[in-house]
Amino acid sequence: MADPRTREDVPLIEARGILTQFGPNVIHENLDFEVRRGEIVGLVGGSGSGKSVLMNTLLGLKQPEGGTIRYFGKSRSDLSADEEMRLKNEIGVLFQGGALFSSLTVRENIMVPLIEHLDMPKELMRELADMKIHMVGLPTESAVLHPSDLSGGMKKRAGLARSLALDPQILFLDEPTAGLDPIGAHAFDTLILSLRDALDLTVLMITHDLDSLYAICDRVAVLVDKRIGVYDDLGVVARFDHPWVQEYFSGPRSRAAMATPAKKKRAKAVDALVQGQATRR
Ligand SMILES: Nc1ncnc2c1ncn2[C@@H]1O[C@H](COP(=O)(O)OP(=O)(O)OP(=O)(O)O)[C@@H](O)[C@H]1O
Repeated sequence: MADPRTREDVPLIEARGILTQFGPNVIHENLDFEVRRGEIVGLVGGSGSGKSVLMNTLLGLKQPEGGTIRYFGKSRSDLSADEEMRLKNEIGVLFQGGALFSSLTVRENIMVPLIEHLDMPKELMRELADMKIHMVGLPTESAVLHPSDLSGGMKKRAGLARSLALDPQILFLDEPTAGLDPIGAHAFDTLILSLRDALDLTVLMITHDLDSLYAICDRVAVLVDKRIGVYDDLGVVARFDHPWVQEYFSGPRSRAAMATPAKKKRAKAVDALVQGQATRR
């Protein structure tokens, strides 16, 4: 039967009743999850809760033992080989550490997916790669550098540039700010936000970084007890009655993350308003 939902109603990624396991070790059971077009979703959960396995399952790198995964409203298992290939090109992935080839320059790294999937002159590929380098805020000169010549933040940006090489609609990020200092992490968050807006991306991000959750995520999904326990905006998620959620969102690091510059600015504006009213009285 045809799906009666409109294009806007259909989640871009939709997983229903997912079961994954390694031998007798069940990782996800009856897990439902979806990501809507254009949103930035943060996926959090304790260590070993199954975030990476879920991402790999959505990516098709691990076959689930049960359930269905739909992209753009169509079940992945119904895709033809051509459609599967086109879908793969619509998904960019930034793995932890960037996963760059150490023997290639930044430009050559970005050209790898272009060479693999597109039939076009090398010169044009070089130009496309350089455009991506510019897009992620790397200096032009970094095109000819090797990963070992880059700082941690630059490596992440180079990895991001490569994941965007084929102009995907969906971006998967695995702990993108891990290992960056707070300034570098904030700059990377800002970059993700502006790329989402400029390129109309849909982003799923595994993260432990509370600052990222507060700064850029539209919704946050929490993986607990083998499924998505709560999935909503942060205000709702942080109040969810589960021991892991409470520990995660009520600790000192969470309180610090909540005191974002935007919130501090708002508090200052309120202070100024109150003081202004007081002096006028
Ligand atoms: N290839 C594999 N073979 C067997 N077990 C695996 C495999 N990959 C993952 N697991 C198990 O699946 C569970 C979930 O692992 P996963 O890496 O998804 O956790 P995570 O939530 O991403 O953790 P972390 O935050 O520490 O990275 C763990 O118990 C892990 O040991």
